[in-house]
Amino acid sequence: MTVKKNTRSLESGIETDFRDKMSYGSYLALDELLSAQHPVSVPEHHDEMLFIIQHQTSELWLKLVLHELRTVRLSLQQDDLRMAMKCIARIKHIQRSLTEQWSVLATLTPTEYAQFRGDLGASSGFQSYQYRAVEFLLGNKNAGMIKVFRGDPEAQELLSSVLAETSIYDEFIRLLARRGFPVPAELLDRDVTKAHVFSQDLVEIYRIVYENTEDYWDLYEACEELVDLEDNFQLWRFRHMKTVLRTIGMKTGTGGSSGVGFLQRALELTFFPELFAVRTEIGQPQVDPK
Ligand code: HEM
Ligand SMILES: N[C@@H](CC(=O)c1ccccc1NC=O)C(=O)O
Repeated sequence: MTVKKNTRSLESGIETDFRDKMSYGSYLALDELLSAQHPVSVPEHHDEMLFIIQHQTSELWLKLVLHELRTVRLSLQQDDLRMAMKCIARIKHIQRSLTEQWSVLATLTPTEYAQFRGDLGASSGFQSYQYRAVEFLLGNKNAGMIKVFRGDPEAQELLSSVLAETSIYDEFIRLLARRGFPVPAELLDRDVTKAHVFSQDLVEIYRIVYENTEDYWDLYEACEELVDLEDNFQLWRFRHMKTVLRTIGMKTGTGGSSGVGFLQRALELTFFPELFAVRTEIGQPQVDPK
């Protein structure tokens, strides 16, 4: 019967009256969410909706990444590596989704974008406070980045507090110290408002972990998860830079930067440098620093 009509009938139990009950739309605040797309081009350019939704979905996912990263940090503080790894696994899936999403925006041709780019004024992803908060939480602190939020006290407050708090890398390093590894004091009581800088002592600690995996399996696994996080973050940056190149070429950015060159330099930033450096040393004889 159903096949013939190609129609599915409503079952008698299906809820239809939501006057006194929570519904899908009310729970998810869909009225608000779906009325938050405001193209500025006049007449409205067909592709501006794509541009807005691509950014809004990215910001929603970044909100979840921040939420998960905060729990990663707390779990590390509590020596709960299993919970930290569970959250990192979720973050990694979100990162893949965010990176894959560039292919949707890549359908925007340079001709189409040029038709409404002028309407975007000085606005730019450079002003994404959630993106900056993620960078800070991962350990790439840069107080100067807060300057662009001069006119947005709430964003400034969020970023100033994340800047003053420990990053997930600070917490991982502290956990290593609690596990008995010889973490130098200057790493444990460093100024957490500054970016983490490379430490050869940490490389030596990772070398012990990576060369004795049976003894340190949970730490070994955690190290590899952090490497995945950084790797995924860099893949997003790379796709952004390549999408920008194909869309605006070598034009300067609306946010005032040189454009592609500026984004390329972001690829040189690193969150967990020692976890990459240790790879050069694994299986090599130890060099006496004296
Ligand atoms: C056609 C699409 C896009 C173009 C042409 C573009 C272009 C640019 C450029 C030129 C910059 C450098 C800052 C400036 O001077 O404006 C920038 C930064 C940035 N954009 Fe985009 N972008 C695009 C899409 C996106 C999307 C979808 C996101 C997702 C949220 C995004 C997030 C960012 C972020 C976070 C930065 C700061 C990066 C950093 O500090 O290294 N962009 N973008
Ligand atoms: N910076 C971009 C403009 C841009 O992409 C953008 C503009 C407003 C809101 C978000 C944006 N996305 C990323 O930078 C450009 O120079 O064309």
